[in-house]
Formats: sequence, structure tokens, C-alpha cells
Amino acid sequence: MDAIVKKLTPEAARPSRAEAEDAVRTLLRWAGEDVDREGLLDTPKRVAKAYAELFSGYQTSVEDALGTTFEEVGGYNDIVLVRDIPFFSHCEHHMLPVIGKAHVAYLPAGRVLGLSKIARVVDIFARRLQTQETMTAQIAEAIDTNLKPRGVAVMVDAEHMCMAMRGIQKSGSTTLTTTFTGEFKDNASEQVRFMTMVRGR
Ligand SMILES: Nc1nc2c(ncn2[C@@H]2O[C@H](COP(=O)(O)OP(=O)(O)OP(=O)(O)O)[C@@H](O)[C@H]2O)c(=O)[nH]1
Repeated sequence: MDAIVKKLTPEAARPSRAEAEDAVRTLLRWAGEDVDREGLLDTPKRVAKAYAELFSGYQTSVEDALGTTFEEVGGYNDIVLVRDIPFFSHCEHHMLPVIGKAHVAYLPAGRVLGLSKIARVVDIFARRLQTQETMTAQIAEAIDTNLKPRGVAVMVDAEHMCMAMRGIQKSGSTTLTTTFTGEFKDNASEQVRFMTMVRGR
């Protein structure tokens, strides 16, 4: 999966920071701005710096983030759910913000992940351009591949600014997507337990 991203963005073909700043100047001029006015002089630099952070998922490897797993010595083998993981992403269609929460669970098969690693995986994919559906599936696939648990369940609940700030202009509406693998996919009662735990307070 990461190999695909690297193929799309080979380091040698990556534009320089100066080229990125020039692109920002072009967009500002296209929007009708005077790029030489004092308030905008450092804006291209700031935007490029912000993009480096907002799209840092391209520079981060899922395998590295999930590399460390621990043997579960106490015999725990039930659902591990990390819920309400907040994220900021951008849709691949308009490059406008997608703001939401991810709920990620797995059924261990002898090994467990550091809890923070689950949030790291969410951030890696959130910081790449894609659809919400793809992001949901990729989080599940990454945990499945690297941890090899009995099953993974991922739910993403997000508001898309491309639907709120422009176009149809429906703010407050959120989109829910789910991906289930293994025992979560095969067993409807495991899905229900996941949903109940996500909702329970
Ligand atoms: N399925 C899906 N659609 C998305 C996601 N993010 C944005 N979109 C949609 O992508 C679609 C792009 O549609 P287009 O008709 O090509 O673009 P557009 O003219 O800007 O569309 P409008 O938003 O309807 O004005 C829109 O319907 C968006 O709501 C996502 O994560 N998943």
C-alpha cells in the first residue's frame, strides 16, 4: 500500500519548496490578490510549511508507525477499541478540509498494538488526499496486515467542508463509513458489539 504512494510521489520528482511557494503565488494572483503587498509577502512560505504538515502522511511509513507490537501475556483476547480519535484531513476532489473522528477496534490474536500507534495510523492516512471510503479501508488494511489480528473494525464519522463551505452548502451533515475484516466481517454480533461500544458512554 505504501509502495503505491511512493510510486505516485517519487522523491526525485517532488517539486522544490520554492516551486511550491511559486504555485501559491500563482493561486493568489488568480484569486485576484496583489502578491507584493506586505501582508502576503510571507504567505507562500507559510502555506508551503502548512502543506508540509497537513500532507505529512506521504512522508510517513505505516509499517514504521505500526512496527512495534507486544505479546499479550495476560490472556486478554477481547475487543480493543480506541474511539473518538479526532482527525483533520482533506478530500482528494476539492482539497478542502474533512473534519471527523475515527473509531478503530481489533480482536487480538496473541499480540497487541501500542494504543497511540492506532491514532498514528489514522493520522498518516488523514494526512494524504483520498476519499473517506478509501481512508476507512486503508486504516483497516494497515492494522490487518501489520498486526494480523482476528479482525479489525473501523468507523469514520466526518464532515466534509466541500459540502459545507461551497457547492451544496449543507453544514452539519456527517458521513459515516465502516470497514470490517476477519471475525468482525464474518460475525454480525461482533459488529453490533463494536457499534454498541462506539456509542456507549
Ligand atoms: N464518495 C465521496 N465523495 C466525496 C468525498 N469527498 C468529496 N466528495 C464528493 O466528490 C464529488 C465531486 O463531484 P464533482 O461533480 O466532480 O465536483 P463538483 O462539481 O465540485 O461537485 P459538487 O460538490 O456537487 O458541487 C462531490 O459530490 C463531493 O461531495 C469522499 O470522501 N467520498
